Amino acid sequence: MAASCVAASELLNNIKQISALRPKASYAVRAVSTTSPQCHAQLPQRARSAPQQLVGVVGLEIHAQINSSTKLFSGAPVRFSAPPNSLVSFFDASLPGTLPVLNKRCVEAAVMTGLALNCAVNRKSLFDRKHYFYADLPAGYQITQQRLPIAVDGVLTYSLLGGKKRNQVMRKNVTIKQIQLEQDSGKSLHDDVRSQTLIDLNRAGVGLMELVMEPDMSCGEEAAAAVRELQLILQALGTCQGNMSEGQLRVDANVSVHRPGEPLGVRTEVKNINSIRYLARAIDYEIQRQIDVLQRGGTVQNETRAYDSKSGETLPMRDKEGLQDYRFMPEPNLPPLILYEDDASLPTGIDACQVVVVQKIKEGLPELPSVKRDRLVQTYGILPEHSFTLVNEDGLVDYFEAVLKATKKEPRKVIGWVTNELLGHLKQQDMSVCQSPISPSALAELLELQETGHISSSVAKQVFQEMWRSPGKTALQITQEQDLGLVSDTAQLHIICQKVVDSHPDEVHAIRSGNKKVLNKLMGLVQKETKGRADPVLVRAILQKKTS
Ligand SMILES: Nc1ncnc2c1ncn2[C@@H]1O[C@H](COP(=O)(O)OP(=O)(O)OP(=O)(O)O)[C@@H](O)[C@H]1O
Ligand SMILES: [Mg+2]
Ligand SMILES: [Mg+2]
Repeated sequence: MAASCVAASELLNNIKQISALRPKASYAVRAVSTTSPQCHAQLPQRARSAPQQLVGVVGLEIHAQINSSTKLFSGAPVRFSAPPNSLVSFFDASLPGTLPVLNKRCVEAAVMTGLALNCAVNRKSLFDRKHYFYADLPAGYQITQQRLPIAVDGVLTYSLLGGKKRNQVMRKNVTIKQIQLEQDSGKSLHDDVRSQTLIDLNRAGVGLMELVMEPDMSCGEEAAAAVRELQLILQALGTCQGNMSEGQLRVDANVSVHRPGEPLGVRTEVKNINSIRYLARAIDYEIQRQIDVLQRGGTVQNETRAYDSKSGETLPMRDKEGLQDYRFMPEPNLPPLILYEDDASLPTGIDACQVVVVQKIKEGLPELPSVKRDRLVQTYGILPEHSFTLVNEDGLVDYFEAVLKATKKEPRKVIGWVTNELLGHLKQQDMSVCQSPISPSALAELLELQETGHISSSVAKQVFQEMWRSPGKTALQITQEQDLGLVSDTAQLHIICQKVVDSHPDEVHAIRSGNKKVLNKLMGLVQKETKGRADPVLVRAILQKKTS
């Protein structure tokens, strides 16, 4: 391998101090609200065809850092948050005489991703140099695939929850124009106090897959759902860890507005988006901003804008490439990248370990999120929207299946506890599933108490709240300490039911005149008296007798 690692101290001594060249990213996190233009796809048919309505058009460019132990063209390690300039080979620092050596793992990851996104994987692709001058790109060019990328013409199918109650799963497609392999740049670190910029080359040369999507989306919500699906696919494949806040997945949103049926409008490109929530907000803000500009009689400029998560606005960064000439040219130090269909198509004398065979990668593709959702629906009889929630929330499928293993309760009865009770509590406190104070086995114990008739369903919810507040206490302990067990003493229930019947003559009259639903109100009153502990089957039977 042509490139080797330079000692960290050596490079640290040589860190260039330069004046700030790039605008700084603003990563402060604060909830902001933005105007939220309606999704074109969700507009009623009449509004959609109304000629005067301006609608948003969104196309994403996504840079996914390839999950590989070494860089794309050098043997330097890839690691997040290592000391600055400790993971830099001579090649990454562009020392004269160094040559790129293509990392097979990165090629395999791009092929795998292309196959999972239904792309045509090119048996031959080419590398090119794209020139631009930034301090964090020491060669003065990036090696990318401009003329012939590794994969083209794919499709990403994603789903949105729509309808009045947001419980209808709506499937949508976005076309993947291409996936290209390219190098990441280094990082400029801005030191405000000393008013200088330092360069960290640890990221320089890390393998990226740039996924370019066609402008098939129309609002922030659609883009957010598509990126979430892509993130789940990449994580299932293991080709990218997909953490947006750590920059492993970086999304640039191209946004324009137009009237349906007319040519697309001028686009702006929004950068600095480091979470899916901010992506949706940035896009909706930008669509609304462009609509306002046009409605005031102005024109939209073709420019790059940065999203400021503090204010929830997009702000101009610099003019777009109209002014920039990348001077693309073929990379002379890398031959065409050739892939082989299967072992039979390997030319004689070629070692199968040295090349990438597409068929082998196809055979090794893991279960993708959409297949997982279908499997969950079929195996457990749950609704599609529930499978959607389970798969989209990190760790929730495992949690759900762990609860099922420890209880005899039917999956269809467990699912509500997991997607409403548990997830509701987690969301309220901005916690992830792995941070839940209630473990799957603790929840299973609670559900068993309910299933075996020891506690009523309303008491089970009270116990759940108490378990959330006092981690470590079991459902049984709480039930015993607070005397929440089911009251099945018929004599005692008779007395309570009689009291309720005597004090509600109008309701009793209504039931006797045929309005049987009113019985539920009386049942509710009995439960109120017993703090939800009365055995509902017994109470119903007693009340029916008393009101017949
Ligand atoms: N009118 C438009 N409105 C919204 N998005 C658009 C529009 N036209 C093109 N796009 C999107 O812009 C992106 C163009 O990406 P591409 O990589 O081809 O070019 P680029 O942005 O000029 O290059 P660079 O990689 O240097 O940013 C695509 O995601 C495409 O879907
Ligand atoms: Mg691009
Ligand atoms: Mg772009």
